[in-house]
Amino acid sequence: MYVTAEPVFSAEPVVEIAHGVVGYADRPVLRDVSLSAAAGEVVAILGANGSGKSTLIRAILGLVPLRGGTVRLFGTPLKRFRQWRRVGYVPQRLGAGSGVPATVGEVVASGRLARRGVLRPPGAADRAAVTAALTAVGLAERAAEPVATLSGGQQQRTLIARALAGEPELLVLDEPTAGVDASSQTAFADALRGFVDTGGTVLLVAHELGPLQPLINRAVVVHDGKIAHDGAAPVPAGHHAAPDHDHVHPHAPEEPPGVCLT
Ligand SMILES: Nc1ncnc2c1ncn2[C@@H]1O[C@H](COP(=O)(O)OP(=O)(O)OP(=O)(O)O)[C@@H](O)[C@H]1O
Repeated sequence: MYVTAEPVFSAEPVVEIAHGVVGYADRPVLRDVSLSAAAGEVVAILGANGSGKSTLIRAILGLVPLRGGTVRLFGTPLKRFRQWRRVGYVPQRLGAGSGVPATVGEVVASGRLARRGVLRPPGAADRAAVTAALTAVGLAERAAEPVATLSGGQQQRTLIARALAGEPELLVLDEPTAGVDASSQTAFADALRGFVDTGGTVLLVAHELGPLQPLINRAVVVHDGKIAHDGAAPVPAGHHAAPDHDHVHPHAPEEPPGVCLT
């Protein structure tokens, strides 16, 4: 039923949705979706606008109810899952700076709350995790600045740092690089690489993979309420013809075939 990219991953899925059915009002969006991701996998969720990519990850996180099927996180049925500190989520277009007079450092530090609890003051481990997360996204120098003064891409990186600061095992990202400048995309790809190198699992919705392409070891395409493809990541047109293409695919030893998304 599933296609896993590499056989070395541990047997128990980090994320598993089986025969998921989701809709809004009387409108079905996902009709029968099954997907699982093992520890260490970086899964890109692709598909046309409105195909249900965001709905899929929101259903996996319990943010929209399932009308049918089941979801498990780290082997536990969603209804009984309480270990949310193991999950970092960056929603689409949150707008970190909108009306919030917080500094970059404060926003990132808020990512520790689920881990340390609201009433306990931050300790050395909290401060170290915040610094590491800021460094990972290339914003260590900007910690004292109000988020509102940052570019959209830098604000997006702030949100990703906030998720990383919680030291999650699973990162769920909804279009993390949409509308983000090239340097922020590269900084984000570097941060994600660091996360994956320490064994993290990533589920991300994307339109364009861009600098993330080498990190992706599996792509899932949502089409017509179902999973239309589950396997190798698509290769951008002309990619292999580029003079600087060196045929190194760190997580995908076999050359993946191209995939038509629409
Ligand atoms: N809260 C909601 N209430 C009603 N309809 C919704 C809601 N959220 C999404 N939809 C609809 O469900 C469908 C799937 O939306 P979804 O955001 O999951 O798609 P997507 O693939 O992530 O799209 P995009 O690439 O444009 O972000 C769309 O037709 C959308 O209009």
